[in-house]
Amino acid sequence: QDTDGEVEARQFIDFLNKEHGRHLNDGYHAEWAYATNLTEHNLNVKLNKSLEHATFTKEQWKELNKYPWQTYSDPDLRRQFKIYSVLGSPALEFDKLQKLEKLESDMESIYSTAKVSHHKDKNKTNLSLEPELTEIFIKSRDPEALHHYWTEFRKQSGKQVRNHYKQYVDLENEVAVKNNFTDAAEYWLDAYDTKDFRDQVAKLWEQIRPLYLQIHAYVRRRLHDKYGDKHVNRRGPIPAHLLGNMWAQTWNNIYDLVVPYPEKTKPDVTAELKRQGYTVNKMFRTAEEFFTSLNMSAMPPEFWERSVLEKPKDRDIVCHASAWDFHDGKDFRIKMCTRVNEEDLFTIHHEMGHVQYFLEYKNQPMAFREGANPGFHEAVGDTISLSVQTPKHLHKIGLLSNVTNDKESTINDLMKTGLEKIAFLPFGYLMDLWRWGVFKKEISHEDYNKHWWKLRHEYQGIEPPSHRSEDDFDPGAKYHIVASVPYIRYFVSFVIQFQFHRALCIKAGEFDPKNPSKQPLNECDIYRSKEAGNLLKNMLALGSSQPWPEAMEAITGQREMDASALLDYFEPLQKWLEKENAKTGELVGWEPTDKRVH
Ligand SMILES: C=C(C[SeH])C(=O)N1CCC[C@H]1C(=O)O
Ligand SMILES: [Zn+2]
Repeated sequence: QDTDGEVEARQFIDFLNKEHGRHLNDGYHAEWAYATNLTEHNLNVKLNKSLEHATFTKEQWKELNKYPWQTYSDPDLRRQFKIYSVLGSPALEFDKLQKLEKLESDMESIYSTAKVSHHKDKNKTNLSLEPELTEIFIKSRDPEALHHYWTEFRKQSGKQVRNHYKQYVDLENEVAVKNNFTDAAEYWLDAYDTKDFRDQVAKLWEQIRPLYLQIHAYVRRRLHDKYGDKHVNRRGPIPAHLLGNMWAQTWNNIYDLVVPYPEKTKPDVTAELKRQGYTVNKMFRTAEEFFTSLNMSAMPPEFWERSVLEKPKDRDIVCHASAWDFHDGKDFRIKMCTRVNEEDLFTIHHEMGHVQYFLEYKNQPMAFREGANPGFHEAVGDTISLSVQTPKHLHKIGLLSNVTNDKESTINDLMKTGLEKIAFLPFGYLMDLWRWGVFKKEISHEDYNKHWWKLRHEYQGIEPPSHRSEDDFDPGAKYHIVASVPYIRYFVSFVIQFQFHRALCIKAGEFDPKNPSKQPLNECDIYRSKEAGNLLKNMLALGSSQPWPEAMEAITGQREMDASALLDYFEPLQKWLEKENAKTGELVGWEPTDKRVH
């Protein structure tokens, strides 16, 4: 029963939700215009628009503070007030706010437009990260070429933004302090609303680390087989440029070098996509059809009319893939420089997973149109991809001619998935370990790069291909650092997506926890299961209206993050790796690097 004043408070929140939605829609149009056409004009429009909205937000925030909302009896109303009570960056004086947003836009633009020279043909100087360098890291097995592109990209990206970043850190911390947080690390972590969140994450990593050490030791040995002592020290860290990815964050692209049973290798999905003449549109339609098979939503007409799904030839854009909610209940888009390859097929599912979340919570009040926590938002599409990537499913959709279900094939399949999911976890963790340290002034700007490589060595067991210096700024060669996108959300996602997958597989009748060997979890495909789809939809529809343990319970029956789903999934691979590494006498772990960061 309402306390007095609660009725007007509800009217105020309704007004705020409507106005906030209008401003967000307006602001996202300006952001989209800039992200899809990086001109000075579009940047200025975006910055001015954001200043206009900051003015409105600040006025309404002052109004909001007049309401004794902590005393209200309606939990929904209290929760909406709580969310709006954090003013965010408009708490800065507006000249500083403009400076912060200009720094972020400039860093993102420098990253997105970085170009490097060809490693042989010095006349070719216009290779971009996407698609050229990304495809080189997928395909090239030439250490010299990879070293060139690894170093040149960092010279044209990270190195260029080292001073921007120092200023950004101070301003981001000022935003935090003006919002009554001790520093930007605490401000960013507020999104999880969990007091011992960092301890929980540290514990998850400790549980998973033994498995990581095993796959690291095995991959290092196979890279040593391929590249020899000249490039790989079998007891040392793995050189970062040899792992199939510009940031060594996922290793699935070197599967062909490390496949446990080559005689059982399956045909490459990329080759099959190309052989069948898949277009980018057909890749998106394939992903959409998986979701509709679950009784989830098709993409609305605006999605197909307004998304940018391929890199334009006539202008610079931010190629890093992203999904956009224009907060009007109708306009949802993806921006992606898609190529026809296996990796992009899964990224498409990842991005479409974001849009599914947008669609499911579009009738929530504006305050609740977020994920239960940011990790949930990143986990939706990946959870679906765990079904899509199974040989059983790829066969169903005609991307794999035949399926062999024997022990060797299972190990091969688990290795392929492990090269993405297990390899990623230390990177997903250290990205914000570094930033939390920087925001907390535990890492001074004189040590930015030294500390980055200390964490890369300690958690990932990798090293740069050659010496680095403090003139370099290698964290700035990663999108999320220059675009100020928090990253622990991906670590959370890579753990909870296995909890979601297990729950949906049980619901779909594809996995029985009481008899796990009857239907191995890594063969589960929830395709066409409306029961699984409804279970997922009901969780997504909550948006951020409940604390995330409620959403976790709604889908899995548990209330906490739990690494056991991931560890159970990879258990056969872990056993195989332990035996294999013992057989070849691998050092599990790594010795110090001989590469200096001075
Ligand atoms: C695909 C996206 C857009 Se939300 C992304 O940034 N991801 C997805 C996996 C990790 C992270 C990355 O690329 O670093
Ligand atoms: Zn994402």
